[in-house]
Amino acid sequence: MTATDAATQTLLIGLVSISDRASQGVYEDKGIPALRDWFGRALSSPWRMETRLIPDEQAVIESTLIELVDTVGCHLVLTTGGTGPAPRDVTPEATLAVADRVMPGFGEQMRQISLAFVPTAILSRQVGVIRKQALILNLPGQPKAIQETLEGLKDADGQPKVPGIFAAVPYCLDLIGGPYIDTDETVVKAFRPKSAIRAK
Ligand SMILES: Nc1ncnc2c1ncn2[C@@H]1O[C@H](COP(=O)(O)OP(=O)(O)OP(=O)(O)O)[C@@H](O)[C@H]1O
Ligand SMILES: Nc1nc2c(c(=O)[nH]1)N[C@H]1C(S)=C(S)[C@@H](COP(=O)(O)O)O[C@H]1N2
Repeated sequence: MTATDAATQTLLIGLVSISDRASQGVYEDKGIPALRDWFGRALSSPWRMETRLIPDEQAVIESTLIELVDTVGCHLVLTTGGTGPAPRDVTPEATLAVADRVMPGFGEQMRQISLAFVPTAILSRQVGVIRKQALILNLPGQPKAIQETLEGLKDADGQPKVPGIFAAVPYCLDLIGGPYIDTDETVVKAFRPKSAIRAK
């Protein structure tokens, strides 16, 4: 983290797309653009991103996560892809290998949300963990799953039916010493206990 980031409390986000074919150029990577667009809509406080497009290689995933957290100083790292049961899907193993602590609620809630969209959501082994100052979350590889899991389910009037996992991320970052972040409530409403809410 630079001195400027500390002063302005800029949230530093690592976005990691994990796909053999997208990283080889067989198809265009849609993971990073979907994540970048979602954060552009969802965050109303300052943020900056570092992006990586890598193959489904456990050693590469681990070293990328370590670099983003330990060297770049990210507060939040999101991966997309490689969470399923196929032999090449090793994102959860790599994430757990670099974890200090596991946050099981994130994986549980993402599978719960995704089951409302697709019965194969149960096949995702996605995890959430903390490493040092950072929260690391695995999202499925389908680009549309990014919005679905971060934002949750809304009814026909746009009112939240099932909270997306991002509702809990701002307070989690508070608790691990990260920057205080604000969201656009029409996209996702951050939930904090009353005592933790700061005046704008
Ligand atoms: N980065 C990506 N960009 C665009 N589409 C993707 C991306 N990652 C995954 N997908 C789509 O989601 C599907 C399921 O994702 P999954 O991570 O299981 O990929 P995969 O079948 O293991 O192949 P690969 O690792 O080569 O992307 C893929 O078959 C592809 O259609
Ligand atoms: N929200 C959502 N979650 C989803 C999906 C989806 O389309 N939307 N696809 C599922 C499927 S088909 C698989 S195999 C697992 C793992 O996907 P991954 O290997 O691309 O990470 O995520 C699941 N979770």
